[in-house]
Amino acid sequence: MKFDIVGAGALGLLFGGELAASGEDVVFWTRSEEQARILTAEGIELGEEAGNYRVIQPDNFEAYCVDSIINRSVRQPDWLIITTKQWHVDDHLFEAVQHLCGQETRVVCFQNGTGHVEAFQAIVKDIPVYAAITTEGSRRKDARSVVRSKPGTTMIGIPARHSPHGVELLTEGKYREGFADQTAEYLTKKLILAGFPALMSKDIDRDIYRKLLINSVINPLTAIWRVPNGDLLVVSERRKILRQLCDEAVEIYRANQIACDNNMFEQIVSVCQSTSRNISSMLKDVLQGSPTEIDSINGRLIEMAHRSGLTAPGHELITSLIKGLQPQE
Ligand SMILES: NC(=O)C1=CN([C@@H]2O[C@H](COP(=O)(O)OP(=O)(O)OC[C@H]3O[C@@H](n4cnc5c(N)ncnc54)[C@H](OP(=O)(O)O)[C@@H]3O)[C@@H](O)[C@H]2O)C=CC1
Ligand SMILES: CC(C)(CO)C(=O)C(=O)O
Repeated sequence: MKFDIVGAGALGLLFGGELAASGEDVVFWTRSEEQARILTAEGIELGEEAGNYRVIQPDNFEAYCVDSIINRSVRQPDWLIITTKQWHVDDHLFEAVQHLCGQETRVVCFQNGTGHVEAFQAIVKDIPVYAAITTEGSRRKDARSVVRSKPGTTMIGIPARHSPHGVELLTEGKYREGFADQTAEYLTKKLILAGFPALMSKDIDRDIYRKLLINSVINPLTAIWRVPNGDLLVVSERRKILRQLCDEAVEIYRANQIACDNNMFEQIVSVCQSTSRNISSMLKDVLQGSPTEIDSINGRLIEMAHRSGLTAPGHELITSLIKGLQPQE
């Protein structure tokens, strides 16, 4: 199966590298010429926290800079996997995605947060855009090396909200019952063969919004206090704020008729425990002086609050605190 990976960062190199190692036909599209050159010359180094690593040799995949797309005849992959950050989702990326997609291509977005799937769907029109929600944890060490810090599960599905394909599948009554989409089932099989526990979600919207709520509480607080996820639980004042932000988010979901489990606080605590040594993606971004995904995470909650006539004072405050840490506009 042909996989094109746009964004050879922590997740892109991990998924693309393992897919290539399992024999799939993988092309990486990098932001810089330099990274494409390094990958092509030296291959991908896939490591574990324990220090073991292996190299996926360059004859197992191809890598090109995304800017060279217009000068190439592209092959129209079966799957176009987008593993950029949220703040990379812009016209430049849309142009590349449009160029790479053929009639039979399916797009999969791995981003945290919300809003991007709809944006890609509007660009590729009739091509289905899937969301992947993963609890994998990976970090990139350099242009070609990535560490899989926490193996996790990857859920795949087409969001029903705002997606013509999702709505169609739901109306046919097939999607929630199981695996409407055979092609997507192939994807989960390929991911499993490549070493990623993966399944078709029966309700990807629920998974997306569950992850959004968890990220909206853990990510900014770890970035503000500069602590690993588990340390959010070790001080009672931190737990109190965790609880307040969680309750505020649950109220916003209820006001917007978004399905939400009754035990979201317990789920947040459990994620903090199971990823206790993780540096959250937002803390990583802040430490690197990069933009963060705050607008696509907490920003979405604030929009939802306003849409339903609520305010979100806790989420508004932490959003401003995070924005104050970001590089100047
Ligand atoms: N890492 C993780 O464990 C997890 C990440 N996620 C989500 O997945 C998404 C990706 O995260 P992550 O892999 O950590 O991010 P990274 O920052 O490691 O990777 C993003 C990559 O996208 C590249 N890029 C940016 N713009 C373009 C473009 N126009 N064309 C091609 N490539 C481009 C960047 O290139 P360059 O480096 O050259 O700027 C970078 O290599 C995020 O939304 C994150 O929230 C979700 C779950 C777990
Ligand atoms: C679940 C969590 C908080 C794990 O670190 C994450 O998704 C992130 O860091 O973005």
